[in-house]
Amino acid sequence: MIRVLVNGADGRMGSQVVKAVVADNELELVGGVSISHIGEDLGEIAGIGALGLAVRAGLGTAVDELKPDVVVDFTTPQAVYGNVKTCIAHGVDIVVGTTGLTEKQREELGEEAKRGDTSLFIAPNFSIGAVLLMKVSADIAAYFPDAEIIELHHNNKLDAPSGTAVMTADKIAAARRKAGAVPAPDRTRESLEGARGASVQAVPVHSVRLPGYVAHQEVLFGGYGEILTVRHDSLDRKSFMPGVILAVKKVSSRKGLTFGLENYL
Ligand SMILES: NC(=O)c1ccc[n+]([C@@H]2O[C@H](COP(=O)([O-])OP(=O)(O)OC[C@H]3O[C@@H](n4cnc5c(N)ncnc54)[C@H](O)[C@@H]3O)[C@@H](O)[C@H]2O)c1
Ligand SMILES: O=C(O)C1=N[C@H](C(=O)O)CCC1
Repeated sequence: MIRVLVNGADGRMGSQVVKAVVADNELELVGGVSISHIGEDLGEIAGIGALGLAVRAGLGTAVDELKPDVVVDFTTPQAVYGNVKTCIAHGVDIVVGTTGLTEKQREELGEEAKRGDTSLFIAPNFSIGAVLLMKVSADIAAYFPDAEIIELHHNNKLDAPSGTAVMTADKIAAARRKAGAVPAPDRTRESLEGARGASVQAVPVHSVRLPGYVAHQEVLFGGYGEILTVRHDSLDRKSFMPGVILAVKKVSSRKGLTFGLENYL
């Protein structure tokens, strides 16, 4: 059995992870940590009835006392860097779904994990459909280097652009370089700053935040008299759970940083 601790256990994602871990007979849920709902029953918060596990405050103490094999982190862009450091310092492997880490922070944490002989897995998107969208986007970019990304998320999302959009833009840029495919120069001059979105590796990214959305992304490729659009929609946070469970089971197989769910598929 793999002993799992969920950090951010009362959140939109964390509470789904609690349910998914409880439902898997190779995993044992040992506890949940949050900054609110302290002392309340973890199962009640996740909507599956009492589990007899109280939500804890403080990741370091919880790790010391509950001795998980793996911590799953779905917290906030502000907290995630410190949470990963805490896990590495305690020698615990960690699966990170929280977005907002910069590339530099990710690399730093990867080095620290390697030095600490721990395993760190980070994925900006755990849904299989989103991983496939990124893969086909990289394939298409070799032939259609002119691309723009529209990502659409719920209005409670704290970061923009989304981690998925940044990863997609990185993959498009790498595919362009490999194929020697150069996008047309953007001659538009903005009369209002931001009108052309944010440029991520020269790929414009447009972030929409509205109630009603969960997590969605379109990648638009422009060609000679044609447009190719790929779109993925996560309509329910359950879409992330098979990927999270897979990562929990695989994370300890490789020390240091692994970035992206495609590494486990
Ligand atoms: N990788 C993916 O597939 C994926 C999918 C969905 C969301 N996300 C990301 O996951 C993160 C969480 O999203 P959400 O919608 O569940 O947010 P949320 O606000 O619903 O949940 C976050 C939870 O973390 C708790 N928290 C905040 N700071 C904490 C800390 N220092 N220690 C412990 N707990 C803390 C909060 O109490 C809250 O309950 C975001 O960064 C989001 O972008 C990633
Ligand atoms: O709900 C969110 O927040 C999500 N964030 C991820 C991102 O930033 O890419 C993707 C899944 C949902």
